[in-house]
Amino acid sequence: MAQGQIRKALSGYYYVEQDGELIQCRGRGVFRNRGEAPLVGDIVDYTKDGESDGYVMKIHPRKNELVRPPIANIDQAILVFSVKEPDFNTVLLDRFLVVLESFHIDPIICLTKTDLLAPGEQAALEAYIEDYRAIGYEVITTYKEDASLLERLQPFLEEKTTVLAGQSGVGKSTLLNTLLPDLQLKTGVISQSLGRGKHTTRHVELIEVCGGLLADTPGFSSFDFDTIEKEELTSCFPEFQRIAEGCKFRGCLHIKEPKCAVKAALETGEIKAYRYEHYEQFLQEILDRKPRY
Ligand SMILES: Nc1nc2c(ncn2[C@@H]2O[C@H](COP(=O)(O)OP(=O)(O)OP(=O)(O)O)[C@@H](O)[C@H]2O)c(=O)[nH]1
Ligand SMILES: [Zn+2]
Repeated sequence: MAQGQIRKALSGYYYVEQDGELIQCRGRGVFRNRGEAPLVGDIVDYTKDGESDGYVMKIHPRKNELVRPPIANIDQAILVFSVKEPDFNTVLLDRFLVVLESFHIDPIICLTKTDLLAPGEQAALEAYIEDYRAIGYEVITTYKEDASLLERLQPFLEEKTTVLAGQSGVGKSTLLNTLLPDLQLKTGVISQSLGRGKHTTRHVELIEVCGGLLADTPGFSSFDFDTIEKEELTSCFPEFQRIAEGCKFRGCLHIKEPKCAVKAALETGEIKAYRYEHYEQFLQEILDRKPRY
């Protein structure tokens, strides 16, 4: 049986890529019975029925899956944050980072609208960029119609499946248009002028760009910690994770426990105070969460 990846889902068909061509496949009924549905990004076994048609027979185990956009097996997310309009906000950034870490999706922080920064605001932003790079995150800056963006992103996109994420208005659609110029027609502004408005049900597609795949639909604007357990939160702060091995107690939450290496690193400044404050805040949210059963 042939194996391929679903690149697009539309009107009950799954388009499985094979040697640069898309095979239009139906899902088998068994999926529905099992409450299982193929997703864009799935690696599947399929059988051909004719030249360009076929059936999806089996879904391979997923590395992860997102609800919005509905995609499986995502390697990384370009986390889009504007430096202005809306203002750069590290609490929100850390929320997104934590959720991405919990899904095992590598974040690339992309700071947009740098053209709106006043000269006096540059230094503060630079300091944050340095902090996040020191943690190990890639940070790139950009602005509308940034001609060098694709070239700078190329090494990150190669051989990876990437989605764009970020809150409303930060410039995700603008960025997608820079990366995928052929998609111009699909931006919010233009689809509204065609009278389709916001409620158009978009299909999701993985598009080949720079030797990798990019989801043509931005998403992931939700940032609750519903699926994160308190013991897991440390591992969603990479700089804590490394240091926490030195904590006296296994399962140390780095709050009141004695001989806590994370608290010690906070004292020396190795861990940034604002990152620790966000950790405390998120931990509290998880502790306050109502039991689900
Ligand atoms: N000055 C400036 N404005 C920008 C830049 N990028 C985007 N914008 C503007 O910011 C606004 C929001 O941009 P979008 O690309 O629609 O943002 P989005 O993240 O897709 O927003 P949603 O569709 O609500 O999720 C638009 O008016 C853009 O023209 C930039 O680099 N500089
Ligand atoms: Zn600790």
